[in-house]
Amino acid sequence: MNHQDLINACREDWDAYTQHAFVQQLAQGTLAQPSYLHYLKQDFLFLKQYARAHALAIYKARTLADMRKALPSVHALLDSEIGHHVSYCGNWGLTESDLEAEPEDFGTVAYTRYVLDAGMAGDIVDLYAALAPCSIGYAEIGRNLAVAANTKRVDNPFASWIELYSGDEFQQGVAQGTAHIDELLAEIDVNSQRGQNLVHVFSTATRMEIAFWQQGLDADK
Ligand SMILES: Cc1ncc(CO)c(N)n1
Repeated sequence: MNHQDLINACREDWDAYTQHAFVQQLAQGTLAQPSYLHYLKQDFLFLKQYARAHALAIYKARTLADMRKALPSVHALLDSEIGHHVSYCGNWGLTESDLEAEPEDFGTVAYTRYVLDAGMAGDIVDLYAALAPCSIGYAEIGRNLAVAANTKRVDNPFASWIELYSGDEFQQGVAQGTAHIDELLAEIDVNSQRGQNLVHVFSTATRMEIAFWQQGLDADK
């Protein structure tokens, strides 16, 4: 199996995630500011836990080659991606330590601890099945928004988000990560018990992504 089998096995949820109203409003520049602010603060907290989960991949790796492949994402998360969120939140007068002191919303706790638990209880493949919807999904969304006819490119307050996730650094990082996941999945049959367990983990994380967008939209109610 490969990552495409994981996506195909939860196609409806996958589309609900990658084409969520939050994403469309962000692309069109119409997303309410409280929604974006809440999302970005929660995503900062998400990324902190997500960096821990990538560090766990190094711990769970059995070979040096797998350990090395897990390292660049830890680096990219701690520098570029979290860096973007901190600097954007700086426009609202929030510092990194303000962000670290924000309370985690329920969806943030649920998603991040689910991923960490899948990895701690399982092996590196279980961990990557839980991590994959994040990276592969955001890369797909970034590519879609970069070419979509109805993306607002001029004076869109969320342009930096689109640039981050459609940009070369993120796209290349995800392409490398996805190739690694595919290598690890290659020896597993999607219809085996093991394959179905991985599908379950991947689709649960995908549902958590939908809830994460919704958590942002709901902050404007
Ligand atoms: C919730 C979520 N999923 C995926 C990504 C991409 O890393 C992110 N920043 N946040």
